[in-house]
Amino acid sequence: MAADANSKSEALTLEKVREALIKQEDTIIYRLIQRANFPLNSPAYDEKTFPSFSGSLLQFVVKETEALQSKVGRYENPEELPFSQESLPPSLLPPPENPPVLHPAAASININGKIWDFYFDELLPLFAAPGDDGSYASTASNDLDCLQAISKRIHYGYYVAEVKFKDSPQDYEPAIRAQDREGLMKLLTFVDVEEKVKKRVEKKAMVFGQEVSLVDNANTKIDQHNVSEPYKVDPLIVSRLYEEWIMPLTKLVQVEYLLRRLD
Ligand SMILES: C=C(O[C@@H]1C=C(C(=O)O)C=C[C@H]1O)C(=O)O
Repeated sequence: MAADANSKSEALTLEKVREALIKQEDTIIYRLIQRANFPLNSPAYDEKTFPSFSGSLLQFVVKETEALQSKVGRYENPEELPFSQESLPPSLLPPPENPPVLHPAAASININGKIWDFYFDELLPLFAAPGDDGSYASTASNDLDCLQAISKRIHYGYYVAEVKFKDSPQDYEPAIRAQDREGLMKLLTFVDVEEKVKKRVEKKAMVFGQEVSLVDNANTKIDQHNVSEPYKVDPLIVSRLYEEWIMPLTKLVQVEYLLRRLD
């Protein structure tokens, strides 16, 4: 869990950070499945549909939910970043006792704007069916759940970068001093790990997204390319989400963090 990673500096290893990322895959996929229970429901995103809110219903849900979460300390975790543009109330809890693991530069890296844009502009239309069933409140809170899980996964790149740096500062320091983005990107990229991630999330989407039947052989042959495939979210969209957005943006967070690591 995030708070654990941030509290046990000595125990932070690449293996543990990767284990945390693997657990987060489950959360992301389940949240996509939840959102896919509803059609697109575009009035939730329209600033004019509900004059009682100053923006869209979605923006209202995001702002109010995050305000509550902020009061109970959610954003004290470095990898939890709010989406609301407005300032949020402070945490009512005492500050965390553990010494921070991350370089303070982490606090200046926030790519939630990019995450918001790809989620609504590109990803959502791929997995939410067209249509409107009027369930705008559920739709908006499911969107926020998806955004938060994806954002946490991507900003977990802080820990990945920190642990990679600590494991071999001699490799990273010259590229950091030269502010060499490309060099850093090469150093922190593991193509074999990325291939495994893509295959694993596709498989998880097949397993988690099946209709469970009590009748034997009811959904025996599962063919991912079959038109009438039974998955709740297309597994190929999940692997594409990782390939096109989650992994490149996690690496962007890592590069941005490393560029500032010696400041
Ligand atoms: C996260 C890591 O860094 C990079 C990004 C990956 C990802 O986002 O899953 C996977 C492999 C690396 O290319 C890692 O090494 O585990």
